[in-house]
Amino acid sequence: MTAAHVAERTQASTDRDDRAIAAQAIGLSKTYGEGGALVTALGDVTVEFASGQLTAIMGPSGSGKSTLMHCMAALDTPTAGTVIIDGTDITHLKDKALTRLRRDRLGFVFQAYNLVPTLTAQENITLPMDIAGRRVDAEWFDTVVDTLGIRDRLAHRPDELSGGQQQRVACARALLSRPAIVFADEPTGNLDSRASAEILAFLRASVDDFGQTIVMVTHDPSAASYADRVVFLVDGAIVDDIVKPTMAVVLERIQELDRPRAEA
Ligand SMILES: Nc1ncnc2c1ncn2[C@@H]1O[C@H](COP(=O)(O)OP(=O)(O)OP(=O)(O)O)[C@@H](O)[C@H]1O
Repeated sequence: MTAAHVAERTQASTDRDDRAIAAQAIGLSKTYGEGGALVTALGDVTVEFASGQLTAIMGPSGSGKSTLMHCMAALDTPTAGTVIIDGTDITHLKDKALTRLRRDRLGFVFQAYNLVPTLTAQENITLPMDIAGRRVDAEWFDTVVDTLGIRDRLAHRPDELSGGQQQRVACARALLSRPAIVFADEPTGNLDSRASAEILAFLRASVDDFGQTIVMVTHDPSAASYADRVVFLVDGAIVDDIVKPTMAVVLERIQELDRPRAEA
């Protein structure tokens, strides 16, 4: 590890001490199968995600990024350990309470957009709040829609929108309820570089301008460079943590982490 890495880590701890914690994993493990077929997707991971920050999770394929995000977003159940979301220990919540927590306090953006094909963009954006029986704040709706530049697309169905436009609709849907955390799983994985840059600029702005907390899994060093902090996973364990990442630093680190596999 270089002196710069040490300085960055020290800065990371200092920054995090000043901030509220939006989500926390303590001793989180997830295994699949048993005996000779046992796979440890996550092994005793302890990590905190600060409020009002964009945190990226990176690592080689199969390193446990999706598993960590899914366990922290109450989409999957860990084998051991504790997850605290917005002050609530979700580990022992029953299904109904977990569904409510996901609906009321979390937002999701997926690589494949996951819009309902039969609904218009506007109906997709308000769907989670409509299902929850919550009133949509019209002023906030306008702010989100205008920031994303999708006002003239609100009456269109997903198959009438480009990939970038569909992902902007998905971002609006995620932000409309002002969730405690937005979890984004490869949000730019299906997009070209221009549409990716637009989505990432929006995620960045929603943190800077609206104080949104975002945790994003990505393979892309350029996407990670929009984050306040990058956490690196290898074989189900956190191996590095970089604040204010540049694309060059992230690229170098990812290449280092991939090297043992390439050599093997
Ligand atoms: N349902 C499952 N059954 C068995 N093994 C699984 C299952 N889901 C994930 N795994 C294994 O757990 C490990 C971590 O998977 P995970 O999908 O979290 O990795 P990832 O870092 O998100 O990978 P990628 O970048 O390729 O999406 C991998 O070895 C994977 O094969």
